[in-house]
Amino acid sequence: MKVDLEQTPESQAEHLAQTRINLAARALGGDVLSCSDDFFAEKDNLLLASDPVFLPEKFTAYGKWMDGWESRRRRDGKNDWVIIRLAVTGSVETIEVDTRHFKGNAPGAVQLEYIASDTDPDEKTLWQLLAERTEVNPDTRNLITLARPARASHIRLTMIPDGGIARLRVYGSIELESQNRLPGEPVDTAAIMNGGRSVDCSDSFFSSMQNLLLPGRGVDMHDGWETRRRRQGGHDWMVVRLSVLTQIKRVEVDTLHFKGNYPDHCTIEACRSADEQPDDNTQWVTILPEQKLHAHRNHTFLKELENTGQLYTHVRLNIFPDGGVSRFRVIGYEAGQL
Ligand SMILES: NC(=O)NC(NC(N)=O)C(=O)[O-]
Repeated sequence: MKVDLEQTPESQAEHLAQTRINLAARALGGDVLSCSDDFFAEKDNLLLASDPVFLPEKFTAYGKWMDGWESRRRRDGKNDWVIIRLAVTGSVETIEVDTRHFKGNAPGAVQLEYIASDTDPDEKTLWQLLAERTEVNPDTRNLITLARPARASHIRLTMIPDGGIARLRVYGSIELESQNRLPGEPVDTAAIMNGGRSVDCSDSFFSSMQNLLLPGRGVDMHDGWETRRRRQGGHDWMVVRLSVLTQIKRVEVDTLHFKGNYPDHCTIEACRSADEQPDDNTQWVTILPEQKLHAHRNHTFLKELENTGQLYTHVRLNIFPDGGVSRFRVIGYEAGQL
């Protein structure tokens, strides 16, 4: 997935959504804690995974139904705000303030603040500035890139002065927290919650490669990675950057919900690379030779693994020829932990 240098705000936002981790994602455990006012449209909509829609005919008892968070028109000179608890304390890099479909009712500007705390904020909490007053456009996926990443657990978004925002996405990175593990306990270093991240794939026509690394099992077929039907030969693949240098002991390939479209078989390779995304010169080593896959089930590969004595930074899942996989787990030991 190459970055298009002529990117529009829309394609830039889409690229972030495909390649970065949204620390506020509800699928990871992000939540909306409170807000000053959500008279027209509920605060919880801010974290919906779906793209916002506009239904011209749909009205509620309060006014126009809107797919987002929307407050009343303020007449008191104050501002509206909402507080988000991130799924995990992480390093925040870019915030997307998506005002799609809010045309005559978007805020003029927003301000963002943060804290890094194990407990939820209260009235006495001292918030720190993340991004000072920034103008936002109506009906746009506004991207606010921070000058410096900030470690945050909670975000306060202020609309100046009022209005509606469809979605909020907080892009950043997660680090593996070793203190949460017992000594000698293996860990899934591909899991998003442990700092793993999908960095590249051949195709993600139906659903995102990041879904493969989400917690728990997939809720439906969309909650996985699915490619289009291949007509020109070849095969599909995706690359995960593990959170730490890992000695791999077990891998899992879960085809849950993929019944008429699971891949016929798979192989897995691994490499060691200092780059975020390994290039064409990377030496990949096969760690799992060809294995038959089956519909709608989790496959655990333990004894079938090869070259497991080495330490790896990246893993490539090859699926033949195409299809869908719900989850992918890479369980092993962090270098120096054995
Ligand atoms: N047509 C509207 O959207 N009006 C109002 N908003 C809603 N949701 O009804 C407003 O005042 O912003």
